[in-house]
Amino acid sequence: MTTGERQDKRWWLRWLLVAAAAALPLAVAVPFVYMQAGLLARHDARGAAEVVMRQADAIFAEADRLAAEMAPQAGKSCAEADSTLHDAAFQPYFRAIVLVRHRVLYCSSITDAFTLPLAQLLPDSAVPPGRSFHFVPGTPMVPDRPAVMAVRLDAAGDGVIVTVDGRYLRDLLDAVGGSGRYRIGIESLDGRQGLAGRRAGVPPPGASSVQEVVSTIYPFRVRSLADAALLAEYRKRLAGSYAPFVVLLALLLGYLCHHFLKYRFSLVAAIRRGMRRGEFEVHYQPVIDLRDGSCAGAEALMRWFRPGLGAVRPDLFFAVAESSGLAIPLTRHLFKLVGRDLRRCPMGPLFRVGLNITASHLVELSIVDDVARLRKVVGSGAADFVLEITEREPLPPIEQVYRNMGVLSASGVKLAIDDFGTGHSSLAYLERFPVDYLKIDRGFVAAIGTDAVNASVLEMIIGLAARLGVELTAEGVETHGQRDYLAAQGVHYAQGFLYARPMPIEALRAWVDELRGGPMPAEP
Ligand SMILES: Nc1nc2c(ncn2[C@@H]2O[C@H](COP(=O)(O)O[C@H]3[C@@H](O)[C@H](n4cnc5c(=O)[nH]c(N)nc54)O[C@@H]3COP(=O)(O)O)[C@@H](O)[C@H]2O)c(=O)[nH]1
Repeated sequence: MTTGERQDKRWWLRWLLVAAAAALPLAVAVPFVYMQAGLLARHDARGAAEVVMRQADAIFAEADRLAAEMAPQAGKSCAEADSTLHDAAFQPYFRAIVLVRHRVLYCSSITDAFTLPLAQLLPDSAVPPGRSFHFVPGTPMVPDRPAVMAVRLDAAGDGVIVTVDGRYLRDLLDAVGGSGRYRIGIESLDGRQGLAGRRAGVPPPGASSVQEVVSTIYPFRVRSLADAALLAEYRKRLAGSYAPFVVLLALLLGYLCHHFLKYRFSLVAAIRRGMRRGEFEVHYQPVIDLRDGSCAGAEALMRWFRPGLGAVRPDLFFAVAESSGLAIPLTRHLFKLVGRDLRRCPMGPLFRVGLNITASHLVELSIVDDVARLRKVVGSGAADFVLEITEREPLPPIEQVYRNMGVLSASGVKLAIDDFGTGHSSLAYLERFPVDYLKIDRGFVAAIGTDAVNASVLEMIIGLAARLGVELTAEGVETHGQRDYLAAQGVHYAQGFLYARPMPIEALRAWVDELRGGPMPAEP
């Protein structure tokens, strides 16, 4: 860590930002892993439900087929139907085939003749004439083993019941449920009867993670729910496969952030050092009175020459200064340098020197003292001052700002809005704050002679200033055509490369003297 950085009280902020950047991939990865694990688990649970449904459909179809095949036996005596029933029941899945007469069970492939009202097995209301399918917890012969029944009854209550052993389905549910990976079950469409694996019941409906598959042929549905253990397994697996990328990304982001901040923080430290070591200078760009071609003043523009690195662009170092709380110290440094320049090279009491200040400075009571100190340093006859407020930062309409503006105006300092028209609050500024000048941004000046929208905005700004009685300075005037247009429109002042580039104070002094004694420079 350099001395400058150590001096920077906000080093902890830098490390906090580095940590935040490094933590970012983790912050994104964790919810992503959770989401993806949920999706995979749901997808698997649905797949499991579909497998069960296909198998159940096949068993139901087989039972239905057998019931249709045995239906002609209904009404026959048990002795007559006995051998057919026995033969038919010797097929996979089936437990028994029972004949029904007038809604009474009277002959079974297992027990031969017996009597049991159908209502004792299934409620009457659940067994309409025609085909129906039922899940039962047990049958009279095997009361503790669930079964599925395919029933065929005619209107008189004669028919056949084919009983499928519930174990097949239960085994299937257990096998697909994969040692507790899913809670899976099958139930009738009315939800009254159902069959689940041995470990848990049919998952309840409603929850978004519960997958439901409805048979398109038979009146049942399968519901499945991925177990928490399966979710945890997926999370672990995904986390394991993403971990190397997340760690790499975290390192990369942390490194990049560290580098960027190091550059920024070292730039902040370098600005401070530069002020101490006298690396800053001020150059002045003349402002011309378009009415008579005289030099009405100049804009003071900071220049930073870093030893070994050369000139640093002011928009770059001012952006860093503004975002790191250095704008006011840097502006004070500007005032100091301008004071020193004007003491060395007084420009005259009517010569207006424009000083760029930030909104954050105008909010501070100290601006009044800072300007007063500058004026005291240069003395009354060296120059006059215009404070140029940019729209880069919003200027809050608070009491302190009005008070500062009032005190500064009363002391003879002029106020200008810089780069007028580029911010989003230009008109609001005009309404709220008493200013003497508007500086038209060079983007609008460049549009002169074109049919770009900016050309119309320029006309509007000129009209507005005329109505409000505010003087205008056009920035970035580069051609005679722009100058002539602006002069014809009644714009009062202009600055730009047409007249001169920013220059040191001695060069300005010489430039002004030459202008006063001779003609305007020709177009470059
Ligand atoms: N708060 C402060 N801001 C400052 C200070 N010094 C400079 N700045 C801001 O930095 C930005 C870039 O400034 P700079 O590189 O100095 O450029 C100025 C002129 O050189 C340039 N200019 C002038 N005439 C022309 C022209 O005809 N064509 C053209 N392409 N460029 C021209 O414009 C810049 C002046 O702009 P403005 O301030 O809007 O009048 C700039 O935003 C400065 O404000 C400082 O001390 N304090």
